[in-house]
Amino acid sequence: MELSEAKQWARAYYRGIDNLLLPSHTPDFAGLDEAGIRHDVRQSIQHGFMSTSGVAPLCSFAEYVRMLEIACEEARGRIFVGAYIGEKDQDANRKLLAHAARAGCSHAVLVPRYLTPASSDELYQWYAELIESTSLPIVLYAQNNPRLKHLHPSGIALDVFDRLAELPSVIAVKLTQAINLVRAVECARRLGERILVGPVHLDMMPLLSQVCHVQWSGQWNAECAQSPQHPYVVEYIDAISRKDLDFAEKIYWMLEPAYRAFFQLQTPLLLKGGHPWQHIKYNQWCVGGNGGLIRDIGKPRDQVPVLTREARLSIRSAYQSVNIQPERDEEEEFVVGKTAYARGVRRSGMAALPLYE
Ligand SMILES: N[C@@H](CC=O)C(=O)O
Repeated sequence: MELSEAKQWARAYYRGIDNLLLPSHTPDFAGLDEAGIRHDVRQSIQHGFMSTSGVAPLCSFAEYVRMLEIACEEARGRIFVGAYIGEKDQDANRKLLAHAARAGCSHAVLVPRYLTPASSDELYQWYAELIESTSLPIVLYAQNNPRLKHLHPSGIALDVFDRLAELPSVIAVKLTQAINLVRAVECARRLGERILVGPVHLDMMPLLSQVCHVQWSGQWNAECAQSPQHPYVVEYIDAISRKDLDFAEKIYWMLEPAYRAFFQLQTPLLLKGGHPWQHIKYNQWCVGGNGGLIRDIGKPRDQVPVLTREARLSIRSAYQSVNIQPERDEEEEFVVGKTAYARGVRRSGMAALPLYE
């Protein structure tokens, strides 16, 4: 099969781990802490990740555009930067795609977060309009989307992805950590020859790699089970892509306790449409990331939980269980963010301590 230029580019270079770039904020939470964001981009490079993807739902539109610009400036071609496109309005999505391309992003992830389409055709149209409007390579997201359950009980409209995979700029599909195994195999079987299949759930990779070639995983908090000194997740996906299952299995059992702890925290939240954002920030900080509290975006606590002392201790012990010594227990540095702390900002100067107890 003749693959498009973008698909060939992806096969050659889109290999490895794509992590999450979360915003860092000023102490009054009114703006972005650019130094903190730059730190996290450099830290993703230290981890050996191939790409870092900006998390949009935690920022305003203007902040998100700026975050992508900062990330691309700091990346300077050393790591790919992905943009997440999922606004309510298609005009806003087109604008965001244009900003992302101008900033120097390598790809965009399209997520119809607000659309309840009457049919598969309407959903296809939503994607097609955006794909036609940009030259950026496109990543699809196979998530358990409650708004699509009338199209398929899994919430993953594979028939639509099947059509989209034919388009030259569609390069990959992310399989959510919470995906049903049968649906994951269907995605691998039906899409895997044309676009790259990127599972987040590490347990599924050995099996899926028997169905199609697996060479990337993203966008997720891969820092939950590795550090720059112990890049287990990076080594695991590398072994999977080389089809060296003996080595992959060996690495898997080295990272498994920490991965399982994160899986057990995150998966029930994903199924409700949430994410443990503050926990992810803490995870990243424990292995050298900037940290700094993210804003409370007003989601119910059973979707975006509070980071408690107990949760912090269990994250620290998850790292210890895989032989990683987490960052010194300096909670104040985590709360304000590493770069702000170095500039003299302290907890007493923060306007609030959202999602933190
Ligand atoms: N959104 C991701 C997880 C991010 O940490 C997923 O669907 O698995």
